[in-house]
Amino acid sequence: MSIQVSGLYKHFGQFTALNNVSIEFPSGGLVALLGPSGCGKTSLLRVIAGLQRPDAGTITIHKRDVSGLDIRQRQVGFVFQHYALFRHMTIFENVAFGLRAKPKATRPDETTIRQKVNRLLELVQLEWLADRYPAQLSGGQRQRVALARALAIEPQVLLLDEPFGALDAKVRKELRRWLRQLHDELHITSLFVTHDQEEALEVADHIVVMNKGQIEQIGTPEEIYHAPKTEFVYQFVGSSNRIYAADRGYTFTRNENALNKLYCRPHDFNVHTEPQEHGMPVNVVRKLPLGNIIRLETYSHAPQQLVEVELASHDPIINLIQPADEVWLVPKKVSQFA
Ligand SMILES: Nc1ncnc2c1ncn2[C@@H]1O[C@H](COP(=O)(O)OP(=O)(O)OP(=O)(O)O)[C@@H](O)[C@H]1O
Repeated sequence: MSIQVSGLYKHFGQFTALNNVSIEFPSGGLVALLGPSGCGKTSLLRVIAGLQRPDAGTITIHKRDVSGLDIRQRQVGFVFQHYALFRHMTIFENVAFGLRAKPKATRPDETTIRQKVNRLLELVQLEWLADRYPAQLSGGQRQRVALARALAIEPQVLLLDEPFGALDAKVRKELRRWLRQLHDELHITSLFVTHDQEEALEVADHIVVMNKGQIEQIGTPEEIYHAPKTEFVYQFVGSSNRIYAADRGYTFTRNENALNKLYCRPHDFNVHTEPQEHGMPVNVVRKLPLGNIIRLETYSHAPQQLVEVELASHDPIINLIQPADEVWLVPKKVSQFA
């Protein structure tokens, strides 16, 4: 079921949260809405869900204009950051809730509800917890129940708002992998909001990068990372250093308006311990071992500006570099934006 939004505007007083957003989300995809805090990700998701009315624009779910419909009629499954499970109901009853709440004419009978809920609990691997209450579950387990509950109504689309935001790093990682697998099994068109670039790159098959209520770029994780179309996308997804082309090689400057502004990723420098004709001299301040990479925090001379450099931890040059040393950086690859 593809989702198409066209000419969406959403204002809060003077503030424009969505500024003429038009986009089509592919059928069966798992798409991440990525962007900094306040860029409008949640607003877009809520407008698609029918939880919020746009000031202008249309929303079509599988060729059906749902703009005037309320959330129930849109058949969307919604999962929030804070698992809003019913505390007084067992896990089984939480998942069954959406089915029991259906109008009588479309409500399944009790046997069908039981079968369906058991199947969903199996899918999220929690059937053994069916009789417990939410308070007796871990955060990750509760979030899986929230997902099973959203899936119970057989949604046309699944919308997830920072679904793993409240969980610790390890559980988040597990659940990401698990969401990807679940999606590969069910193929429900799914959108999830995240401000975590790693999460978007790891889980999504397409990423929509948003900034100030508008869409900056849509693409596969590879396209977003390796072929960013704007300066904003380059800086937001992945680490970057800003450098400037000088007459001879490159240099650093604080001048925001300098011409020939370029960007270089930390792993895209060659590091030399001897002066290089087109190299930039910097001083090493720190050498941080980060597993399979070593990060060098270095500072350019004048003006002083932090430049991050990453080398493979097995690179032999590592042993020749100590804090306070002067080294010369030669960019291997730079990016420039109009
Ligand atoms: N009900 C509201 N009343 C007033 N302003 C709002 C309301 N909801 C959202 N906003 C504003 O609209 C902007 C976009 O909010 P939104 O929640 O869509 O951002 P977001 O990208 O999801 O951010 P975050 O990652 O912090 O959740 C923000 O600046 C926010 O302050």
